[in-house]
Amino acid sequence: MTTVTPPKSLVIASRESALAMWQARHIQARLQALYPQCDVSILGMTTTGDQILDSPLSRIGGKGLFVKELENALADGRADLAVHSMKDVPMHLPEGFALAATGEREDPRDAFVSNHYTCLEELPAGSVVGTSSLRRQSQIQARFPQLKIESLRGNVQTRLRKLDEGQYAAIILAAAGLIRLELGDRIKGLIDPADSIPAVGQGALGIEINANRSDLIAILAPLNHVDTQLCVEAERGFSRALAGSCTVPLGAYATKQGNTISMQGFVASVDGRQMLKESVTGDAAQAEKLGQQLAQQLVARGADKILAALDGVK
Ligand SMILES: NCc1[nH]cc(CCC(=O)O)c1CC(=O)O
Repeated sequence: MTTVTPPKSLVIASRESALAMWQARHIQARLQALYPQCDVSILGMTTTGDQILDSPLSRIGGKGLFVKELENALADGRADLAVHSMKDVPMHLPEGFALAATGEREDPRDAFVSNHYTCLEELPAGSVVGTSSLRRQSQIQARFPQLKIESLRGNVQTRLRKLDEGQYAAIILAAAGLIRLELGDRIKGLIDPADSIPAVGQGALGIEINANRSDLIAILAPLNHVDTQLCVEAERGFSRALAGSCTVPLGAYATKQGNTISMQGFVASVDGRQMLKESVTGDAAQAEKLGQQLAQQLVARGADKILAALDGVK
């Protein structure tokens, strides 16, 4: 057994939304249990992504907005680690930062939430569905062109409030966030991942550090969930190969059985009229390559043209 000596204290940088704080407290509790002598605290911060709530994320620059302030805290030593939803972590970390661990995945599926209906199939033509994710929008429109998609931003509680105020017939949220916040009773149905392929990294936690803090790697290693890490690596390999972010309608979902990863991925136009899906199976030790292979299969069918055409419509 190797003995790891933690520092006297560890500071976790986190966004202040209820979900982010749940995730930070979860990691705090795990570290505190592993290292009872170490004082583990949380530094809450508001990010640009939390402040600009009136524009779709695809217009204001995407995921980096949720992590940049936390990275500043890592860079100037106010914090030792930052806890993120992997879904919000950009495909390329800025120079000087590294992912130290990937936390175990919660349910990766999208959830259907409504006060009047139990599933998308039940919604009358013209019903308004709230989501700001182009990934969700394109997949819903491909299956239900008669539904209307309207923008829905804000943290999980804000989105539920907007549903309850009656602006939407239904909204789509990640099941993971609702379950973690003990709001699982709001879920009317979980959408089959084959029908709503989840976002890359959905449901997984990421722990980011300053790349020069190699002292933290062994300390944080017990928080890494290897199966989740490999699946998320495969998904991120896919997204990177397509230069993806949350500003384009794409998704990928990997699962691991033994040493084999199976994954499916898609690229679509925003209206869902063009929808390309592919799947791949292979060696989990080659996770990132598997994601690239899946991307190549889609490019061979014209995914690059769909993505190029998007620049005009966003
Ligand atoms: N984009 C915001 C965001 N980032 C992570 C989650 C949910 C939890 C997760 O995927 O880990 C959410 C909310 C949502 O999509 O409903």
